Amino acid sequence: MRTALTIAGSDCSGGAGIQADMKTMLANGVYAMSAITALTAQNTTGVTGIMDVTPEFLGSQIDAIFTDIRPDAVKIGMVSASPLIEMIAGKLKEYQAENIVVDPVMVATSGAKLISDDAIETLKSTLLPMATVITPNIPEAEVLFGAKITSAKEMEEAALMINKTYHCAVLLKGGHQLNDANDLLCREGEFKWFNGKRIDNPNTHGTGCTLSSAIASNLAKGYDLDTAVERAKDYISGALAAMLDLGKGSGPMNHGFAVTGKYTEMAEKEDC
Ligand SMILES: Nc1ncnc2c1ncn2[C@@H]1O[C@H](COP(=O)(O)OP(=O)(O)OP(=O)(O)O)[C@@H](O)[C@H]1O
Ligand SMILES: Cc1ncc(CO)c(N)n1
Repeated sequence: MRTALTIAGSDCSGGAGIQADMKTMLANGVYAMSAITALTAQNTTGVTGIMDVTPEFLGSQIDAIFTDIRPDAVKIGMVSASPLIEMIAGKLKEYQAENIVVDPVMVATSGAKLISDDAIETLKSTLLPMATVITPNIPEAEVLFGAKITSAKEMEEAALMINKTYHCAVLLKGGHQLNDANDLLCREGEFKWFNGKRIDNPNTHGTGCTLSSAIASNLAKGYDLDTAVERAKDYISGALAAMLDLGKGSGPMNHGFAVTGKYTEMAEKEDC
């Protein structure tokens, strides 16, 4: 079985972060592992607390993983502080990690800031250049681009600049800010649009985490980047279309919509 690692924060409410990543990896048929960067106290209405792990302990988790079960792909999500980012970059270099997907998480769907300003600079100088692909949404891409993005044409300008500056492929997500479900991939100066069908669902907590983990899972399985993005878009569309409705705010998706078998069938029959 192919393997994938998520290096990210925990979302105790289960819709984003490590929890969303591991559900996504399971549903996409890879063995999921995690190195936790921070605990968050959050739910569908907001984030009430963040507790970072120490860089040393994050390093120990990554060592434990790479010295035993080597991941075929690595997804990086919320990392709020520079020393943690430096630790990740050092370890991924040491172990010559492959298929690195960086979701440059800056703000939660609920509006909470999940990264410090100096950490954004460290992210730019260390992790982005190591990535196979990065997956910013519009506000995150604006920070990397240094200007507002208000149209499909400006998405192309921003993606090209980010691709050239950080020497990594960029999947710029139109997402819930612009362009509905249309995302733009820019690799080596070439554009490819992935036009998704917008699903009318207000419950989008964890969409970014889920998409990047689905891309990492498909890279782990050996698909090329275009195919991995295509398959990941298909997965997230299914998870949104399942119309799970939980919590008082922007709720989580049904990551298990396509998981079938004896145990899910039993739960469906019992309507639980
Ligand atoms: N309503 C929708 N219908 C279909 N696809 C969607 C919808 N909303 C988002 N997506 C898709 O979900 C993926 C994640 O994009 P999005 O912009 O929501 O991420 P994000 O803002 O980083 O998420 P998060 O809120 O978790 O940080 C993209 O492929 C986007 O096109
Ligand atoms: C832990 C965590 N990572 C990422 C996000 C962004 O959705 C979130 N809300 N929480």
